[in-house]
Amino acid sequence: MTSTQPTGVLDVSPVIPVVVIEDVDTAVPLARALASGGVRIVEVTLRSDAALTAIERIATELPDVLVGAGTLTTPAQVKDAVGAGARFLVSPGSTPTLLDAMADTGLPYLPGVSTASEVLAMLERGVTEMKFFPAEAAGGHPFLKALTGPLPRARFCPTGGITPLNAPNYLALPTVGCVGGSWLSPADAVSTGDWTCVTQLATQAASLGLT
Ligand SMILES: O=C(O)C(=O)C[C@H](O)[C@H](O)COP(=O)(O)O
Repeated sequence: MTSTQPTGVLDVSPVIPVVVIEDVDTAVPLARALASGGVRIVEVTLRSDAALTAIERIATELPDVLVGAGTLTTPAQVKDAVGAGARFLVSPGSTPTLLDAMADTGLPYLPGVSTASEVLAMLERGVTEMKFFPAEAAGGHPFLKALTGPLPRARFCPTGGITPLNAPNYLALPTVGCVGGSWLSPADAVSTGDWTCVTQLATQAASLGLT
């Protein structure tokens, strides 16, 4: 089946912060701190009980921040994420069932891929923007670079093992729109409410890829 994927999520910021929210009261201050540093996008992983409420609060209180849901592995989670107000969807891998569920929402979505055949399967469906996961473990930027020649139409958000040090290698590739990573929201800073630290990390991230 062929689907048309709403695109553009890769072009909001050089980095999509991937966050795990344990305490729902940290969600809005965290997203606000990221935005203060120039990063107006955040992927809240559905790995905690607080995730859906966190998405709901960010969507309601910070309309200028593009809030998405990550770690989606089932159609039921896709439905819950949309109900909470997620504006984009991210999955670590891609199955036909999950892809259909994400496509049916009409929202932008980034399905996870880590092989040439998975990228081809996405392109066959009309999906051109994907998450390359787990980026470092699956071959890193040399792997993505090797795909550029045969598969130039696919665009990626590499995620998994990305740091401020290796991010520029990915961002230099023509097929990489942005990278994803958890380093902008250190657990210590979030639990102690050190939003200055988060804003500093976001400011640094927002300038990645600029030359
Ligand atoms: O849960 C998901 O769907 C994920 O996206 C897993 C991510 O790769 C990490 O949450 C971010 O990876 P690190 O930046 O290496 O911490």
